[in-house]
Amino acid sequence: MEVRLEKVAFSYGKSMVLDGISIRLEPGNIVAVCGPNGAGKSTLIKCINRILSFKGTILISEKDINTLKMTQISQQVGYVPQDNAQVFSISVFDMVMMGRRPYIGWRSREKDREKVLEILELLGLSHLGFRDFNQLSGGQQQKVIIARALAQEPDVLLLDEPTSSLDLGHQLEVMELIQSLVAEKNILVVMSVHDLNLAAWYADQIIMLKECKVACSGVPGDIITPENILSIYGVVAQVKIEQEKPYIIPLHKVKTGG
Ligand SMILES: Nc1ncnc2c1ncn2[C@@H]1O[C@H](COP(=O)(O)OP(=O)(O)OP(=O)(O)O)[C@@H](O)[C@H]1O
Repeated sequence: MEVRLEKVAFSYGKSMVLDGISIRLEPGNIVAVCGPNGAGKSTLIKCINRILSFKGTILISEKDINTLKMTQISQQVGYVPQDNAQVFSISVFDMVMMGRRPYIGWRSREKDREKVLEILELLGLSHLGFRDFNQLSGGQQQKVIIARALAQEPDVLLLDEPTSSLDLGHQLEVMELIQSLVAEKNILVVMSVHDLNLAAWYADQIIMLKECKVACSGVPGDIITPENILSIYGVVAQVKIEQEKPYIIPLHKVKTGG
């Protein structure tokens, strides 16, 4: 499903975070949203599934999301938040079952239970099915939340820093899983990410946010350049090409002020 943002703007009170964002995101792509701390990456992601009420228009497959019911949005858009804080006791199985909510009434069907088991297996989480979510490590919790989003069978998957609490091995495992889902099901993945090398390696499109606007957007080879890294992050970096993908070696931060 294609997602299109037209002149999207958002402010927290008087503080403008997004200003006139117009971008087109195509199905079958992994789109990385990058930019400095506070640039508005999480805010942009929260607008796409209407957690936040924005100005402007967001179209999912040509439908204005402001005209859709929340259940309709949940059947199309899965969301993995940055913070997985949980207060009540819940098993991993039930947590992933929550992803089936847009499809079920007050009780789950055999089909839903099978779907949850299939996803737990896919993410290598079956052995944790009966464990309390709150007692898992940060990385395990992150995988469970990704499993919950996949249980929604979304056409658009929004991931807010999906690999931030994962070790190197689990980062690769999750990113490869996401890559294979995109290829198999032609879904659109939009993820905010700080690691530019990870973005360059896995993303088809990188959107750089800075000062409420899209600073630049395009394929990694066009976006990950020393000039862009300097102007967006204030960092002098070398960019090398490895297996046709750019990777950056940050050298030093440019000193600001007197
Ligand atoms: N609930 C909130 N109330 C007020 N301001 C907020 C709120 N959430 C975020 N902000 C502010 O909005 C701006 C954008 O925040 P956002 O979390 O979208 O940025 P980000 O690019 O995801 O940042 P980071 O890379 O640090 O996670 C920041 O200045 C932040 O302080």
